Amino acid sequence: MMSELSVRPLSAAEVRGIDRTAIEEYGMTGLVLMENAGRGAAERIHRRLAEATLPEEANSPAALKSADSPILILCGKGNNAGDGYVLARHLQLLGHSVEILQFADPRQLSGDAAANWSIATHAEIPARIVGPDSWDRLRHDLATAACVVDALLGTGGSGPLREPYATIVGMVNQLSVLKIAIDIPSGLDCDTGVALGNCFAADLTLTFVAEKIGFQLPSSKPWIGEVVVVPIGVPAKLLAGVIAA
Ligand SMILES: NC(=O)C1=CN([C@@H]2O[C@H](COP(=O)(O)OP(=O)(O)OC[C@H]3O[C@@H](n4cnc5c(N)ncnc54)[C@H](O)[C@@H]3O)[C@@H](O)[C@H]2O)[C@@H](O)CC1
Ligand SMILES: [K+]
Repeated sequence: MMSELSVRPLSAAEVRGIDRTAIEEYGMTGLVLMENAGRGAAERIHRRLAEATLPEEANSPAALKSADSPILILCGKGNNAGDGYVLARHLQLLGHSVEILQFADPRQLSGDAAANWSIATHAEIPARIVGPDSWDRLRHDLATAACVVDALLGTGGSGPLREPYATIVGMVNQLSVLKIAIDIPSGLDCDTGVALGNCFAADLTLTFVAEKIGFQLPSSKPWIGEVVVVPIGVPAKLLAGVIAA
């Protein structure tokens, strides 16, 4: 029987190197990889929310939300946020109500993330820029969401979470809402598996290309939840050196 290629756990530098080679040597654009990442994540979130409405899970937090509760996608200013904008577009296509909560000034976005923000804006996908003046409303919205998706930081994160991310993540962690991290729970060092301060406590982490080496370590377990690897179309030849034994 055929089985999917399984890649060994990778460091942040390794996975970033693979992305870079796919773009610079193989001619895949970053936009294509980001589209595959966001779409793959959307399909898995769609599946997870559908499972949560099966009879045996009828009392799960996700199932108890009203049918029109939106999926809230927390976005920062890097390419992890770019995945979040693509995700929002595909979740809408799958029939979900979504809202992008933007915690960085969109004028700070660049490259593929800026392109996908522009697409989301043209597509009139619900989005709002959230500052400390609207945190009471934010707390209420997070508590009543169908699920909260963390697209604040990915492999470009370093050091303890800075504000406002640290406060937002602390706020989300206090809620019983379903929490899904995109690529890496924000605040976790994905090489050492250590959270240096506040860290998004995911129920599910949808990670791209391969598991990250820090996910293997016990210190990461409170933060990563279930981990699902989402392929983003990187060619098998490029993965040949990192295939799991
Ligand atoms: N083309 C690519 O390289 C692809 C990237 N992808 C996504 O892009 C991510 C990596 O994107 P980036 O390299 O832009 O990095 P991030 O999206 O992790 O964000 C980096 C930004 O966050 C800020 N930052 C770093 N540490 C911080 C901290 N502790 N507190 C607050 N802000 C902090 C930095 O100043 C920088 O502006 C991956 O994890 C993945 O989700 C995927 O879309 C696949 C393709
Ligand atoms: K993230």
